[in-house]
Order: sequence, then structure tokens, then C-alpha cells
Amino acid sequence: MRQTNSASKNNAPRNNAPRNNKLKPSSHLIMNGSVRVRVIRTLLAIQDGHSLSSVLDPLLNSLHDGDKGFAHALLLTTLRQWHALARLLDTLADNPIDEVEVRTTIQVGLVQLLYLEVADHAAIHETVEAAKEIEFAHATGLINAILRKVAKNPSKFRKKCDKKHSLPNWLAYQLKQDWSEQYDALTQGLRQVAPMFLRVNSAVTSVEDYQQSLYGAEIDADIVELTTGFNVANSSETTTILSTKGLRLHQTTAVNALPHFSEGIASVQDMHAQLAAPIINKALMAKLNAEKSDTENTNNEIHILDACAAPGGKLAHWLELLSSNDSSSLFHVKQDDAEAKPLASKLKLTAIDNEAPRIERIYDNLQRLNLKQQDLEQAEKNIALNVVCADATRWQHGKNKKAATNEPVFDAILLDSPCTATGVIRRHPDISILRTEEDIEQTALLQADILHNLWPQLKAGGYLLYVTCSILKQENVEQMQDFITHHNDAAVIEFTEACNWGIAQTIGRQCLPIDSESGDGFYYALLQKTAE
Ligand SMILES: C[S@@+](CC[C@H](N)C(=O)[O-])C[C@H]1O[C@@H](n2cnc3c(N)ncnc32)[C@H](O)[C@@H]1O
Repeated sequence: MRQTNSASKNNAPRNNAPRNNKLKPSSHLIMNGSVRVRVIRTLLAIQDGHSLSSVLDPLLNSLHDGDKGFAHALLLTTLRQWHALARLLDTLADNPIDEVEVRTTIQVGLVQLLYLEVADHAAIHETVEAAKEIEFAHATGLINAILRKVAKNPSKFRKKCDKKHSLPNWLAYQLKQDWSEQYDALTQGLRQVAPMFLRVNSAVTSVEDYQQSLYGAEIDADIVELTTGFNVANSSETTTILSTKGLRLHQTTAVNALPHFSEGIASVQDMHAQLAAPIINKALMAKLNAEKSDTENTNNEIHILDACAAPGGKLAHWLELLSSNDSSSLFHVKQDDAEAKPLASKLKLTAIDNEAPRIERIYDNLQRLNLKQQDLEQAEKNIALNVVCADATRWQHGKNKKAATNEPVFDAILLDSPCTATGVIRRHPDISILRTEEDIEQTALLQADILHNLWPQLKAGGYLLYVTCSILKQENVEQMQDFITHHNDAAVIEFTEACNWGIAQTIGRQCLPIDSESGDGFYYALLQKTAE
């Protein structure tokens, strides 16, 4: 039996911190036995270093439909309350409990009693039976005794459990350093269930019309409108204001219940994640507008980069904006202006990511949204999409071509950087088990390497939008401060007070997942390259 409760950092949730991929399949992933046994095994596999996203489907697929909801709630709630339950457990036993299997089983029992309102006798009996099935019958007396003690006064123990955060101490400490004012609300917010948001494909319909379709399907949703203001130095309009609308569902809903989901009319995407594509797109338009007034030359080919693109959520959003016929499109011309020309005659979009399996998910997403290359060609949008599997710390555009010039080629870069994903713990509560303190430093170094490699590939006057879903300053505002200190040709584009999202930082804005109705903990900073 293993004697520690510390998780390996290997194979941390996919889209984020650096990891090594040598993780062996966990022996705990054999899915048989009762629902509780399977949930306990899944939690043990997560403690072995497997991410929730890699073990959730095998768990749910192994169950009858009638059991899936309970298993899902049991697993996710145990993960959300994990560290608080572990602390409570330490106060309940006379002697320290070291065996991971026993601790995990008791935590699963506690969740049923304190958070899921499972009847006492069922919670205790079934959990003890699960312990027997997993072959540590030697601990059933202890498990039984602890659960009975809690069942006598659940509200007292629930209060105790809710009192502090449910994070590893190193992370709570760092959040206290970074966000002392927001600390209590933030750490409580991170244990809650995140709301479900939809992005509506603006190339196909409006948010208002899709809200009506949802009502028709008896799904209630509110329109959420985020306003962004930023000052573009060399644009004729100094302050750019843009509005981003999405939908927040009143209840989490299976995607196949959403009208026309399979036809690509809507996508599940956090509201704060929906800011990325409109901001970089608007900045790109500001650049092209500025150049247009300089040269009157609009017969131009634009090249843009999505630097860490998989599974393609923000890439698809950007393509939706580029494909729509409204003023967010570079190819749009006002109907009543015969003289007007589009801002771009042709657009090349390169998307890179270093994980081949995740790149497959880009193709799946684009297929559902009718945004594959053939779709773009049929729509006569003149957009050439190139998806590349490459390491953004080293990749150079055109490096493999004979005629490579090493000239900067990109007019705009979206860098949705790998990060510790501490801003999305509500959706991926396994992060609070899988991350280690060392990940912060390692991730910050990776981010700096990517920035360092991509920046020379951005044209003078071009924009780079740096995005993370982290709430740690080292990966965000401090990363940006360090970057501009070492890059004299980087100008910070300030977000103005018109922004109704996030907290202004010395560079960029930070969203915190405090409010149960708001989006995840994203960070945004917009940089422009000045003339060399
Ligand atoms: C935050 S996720 C991107 C999410 C994506 N932009 C979206 O909206 O769906 C970060 C991505 O960076 C990728 N990544 C991590 N290290 C990388 C590297 N060195 N080079 C390229 N991509 C990397 C990961 O595979 C992951 O897909």
C-alpha cells in the first residue's frame, strides 16, 4: 500500500502545465464493482496522476444510464471538496490515517453525508461495502466508526468543512499573496460549480435568436454582454469599444439537448474565454485600418497565428468572426459605400499546437462548426487555414521552406498560453490534486520561452494577445512585466474603464471566478510591436 497522499504531477489536465507523458495506465482504472467502488478507483487513478478528463468517460461509459448522474456528482463533489475533506478527516481519527485507499473511501463517504444528502444508512453501508470490495476489509471498522460519528451531527461537520478553502495549502498561500482582498471570496468560489455558457456562431445566427430557440426547447438562458475598451495608439479612433455577447444557461444541460448543436450553431465556451477572439480580431482590424489610411493599399494578404490552438475553441471563434458578414469581418464592406474596400483580400491563418491528439480535436470542432478549409472556400472567404503540430518554443514560420526569409510575417498573434489552469479549477477540480508548487515556476518558464520565440515573428505594428486561464500573478501580470522589460519594442495596449469584466492590473486585466454567475479566471494582456 502506498503511504502518501501526494499526487504525481504527470499528466496534469491536458491543456495546461508542462508534464511528461510517460504515465502508465493506472491499475485503478479497472471499472467493475459497485458505483462507489468505481468512483473510488477513479479518484485513486487521479491521485496516480491521471487527469479527470482522461478518466471521466471510462467511468461513465462503464455504468448504466441510471447510475451515471450519481457517479458524476459523487466524483466531482469529492474532488471539489477534496482538501477540506482531507483536513476534516485528520480531525476525526484518533491516529493518522496514511493509506490512500482508506482515506479516499472515507472522503467519498463524507461527501455523501455532508454534500449529497444521501440517506445515512445508505451512505455508510454502501461505502463500507465498497471498502470490502476493494479488498481492504481491515479498515471497515474504522470507516464505519468515522462515518457514523459524522452522521450524528452532519451540519456541525459541514460547517467545519466549509469554513476554510478546499485547496492545497501551497496554492491557498499563493492566492493570499496575490489576492489578499479577494482571498476569501476567491477560495470559496473555487469550490463551486461553474455556470454553463454558450457561444453563438455569429456567422449563422444572433445570440437573441438562439436564446429564443432555447426557450422553444424549454431551456432558460440569460444573455451576458461583456464590454471591452482599449486604446490603440495609431488608430483614428483612439478608444476601441467592443461588445461580446454569450448565453448563460440556468442549468447545466447536455449538449445534445441544445437545438441545432450538431450543426454548429452554438458551442460550449466559458464567457471569459469568449473575449479572446473578438479582442485580437478588433486589434487586427485597427492595424489594418491604420495601414489602409497610410497607403490606401487594400490588396493585401494578412497572416495571423493561433499559437496554442488545441482543441480549437478560440480558433473556431476567430474563424466565426472572420466568416460572418457583419462589421467584425475583415472582408466586410458597407453595402451603401461603393468606394469601400475590404480590409483584407486574403487571409492566412496558421494554428499550431504541440499535441497531436489534441489537434485531432481541432478538426472535430471545425467540422461540427462547418469551418473546415473546404467550408471556408465554399463560402468564398479567401481564408487559408493551416494547422501544424509543432512546439511553439522553437517553431519558426516558413522554416522548412527553401525561401524562408526570417522576416516577421504575422499581423496578429493569439497566444492562449499553456498555464497552471488555476482559473478553471471549478470545471477541472482535479487540478487542485494534480498541480504541485513546482509547476508554477516550470510553467512560467515555458510561457516565457513561447513568448520569446513568437515575438520576433510578429510584424511591426502587429498585435499579440496573451491569454491564460491562471489566477497566479507569476504567469500573468508578472510574466508580462518581465516580457516588456526585456523587449523595448513591446508597447502595452491598455484596457480602459469601459471594461465590465476583470480587475485592472498594471498590465492587462484579470478575471477571478468569484461570482457564481461569472466566467472563469482568465487573464488578458494586449501588446503591440512598435517599429524596429
Ligand atoms: C490553454 S490551451 C489552448 C486552448 C485553445 N486555445 C482553445 O481555445 O481551445 C494551451 C495549449 O497549449 C498547448 N501547448 C503546450 N505547450 C506547447 C508548446 N510548447 N507548443 C505548442 N503548444 C503547446 C497544449 O497542448 C494546449 O493545447
